[in-house]
Amino acid sequence: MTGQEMPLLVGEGLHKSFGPTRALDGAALSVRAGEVLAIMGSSGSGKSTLLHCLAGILRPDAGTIGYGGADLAGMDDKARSALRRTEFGFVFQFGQLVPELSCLENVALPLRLTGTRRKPAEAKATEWLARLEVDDLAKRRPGDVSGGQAQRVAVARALVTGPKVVFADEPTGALDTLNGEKVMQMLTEAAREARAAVVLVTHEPRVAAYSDREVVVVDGRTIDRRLAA
Ligand SMILES: Nc1ncnc2c1ncn2[C@@H]1O[C@H](COP(=O)(O)OP(=O)(O)OP(=O)(O)O)[C@@H](O)[C@H]1O
Repeated sequence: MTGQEMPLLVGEGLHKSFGPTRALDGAALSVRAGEVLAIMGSSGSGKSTLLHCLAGILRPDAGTIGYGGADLAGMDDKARSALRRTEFGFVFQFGQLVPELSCLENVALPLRLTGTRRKPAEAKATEWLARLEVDDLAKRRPGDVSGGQAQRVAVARALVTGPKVVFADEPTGALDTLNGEKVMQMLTEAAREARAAVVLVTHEPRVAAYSDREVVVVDGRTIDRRLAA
């Protein structure tokens, strides 16, 4: 098996309820190293809950999440958050940049949180801002840039630590079509170059078209796109 084919993250038998609402009901999903995987499905089907479980943000009620020989589902909060900082990157729909920090400081932040000193962290952040073609925004605050520019800064921030997996939940949900396409193009290109896998939640086929593979979530269960068609 090549690195591209090997499963990197494997969720099996995932269940998660919020009170009486069954959000996940036996979902299973595997992500291979370097692949771009789209999670699709209608509103309320359980897509975000699945992404949050796989990323170690939420703990499933039952099931396993294998990553690097460990079970994320069995780890305590501290261990899961350490893993998130070092191995994963995140892009959400909006609001994830720290408003008080400049765009450069925002991108440098994940490195600072893992102990990198300010100068090298900011040098690396500058490289990533340039890679996403937003280096001219380095000194501006997130509130002073457009939605599309802010998402490119967010993509730079997600990739700056060299994560193995980038989790993106509706990353273009707040953007117009043109800006959405640009962000998707840049996210998938940069992730492929960095050999990071991308787990992307979207309900838009146009966005899912950037993926290598699609799975559909229906009532908390996952169905391979080819079988759902
Ligand atoms: N924190 C929560 N508290 C209570 N119910 C929740 C919570 N998070 C999700 N749910 C419920 O779980 C179900 C699945 O939600 P989830 O957000 O995973 O769906 P989704 O497919 O991502 O939806 P959308 O496309 O609308 O974002 C929904 O019925 C939702 O209302």
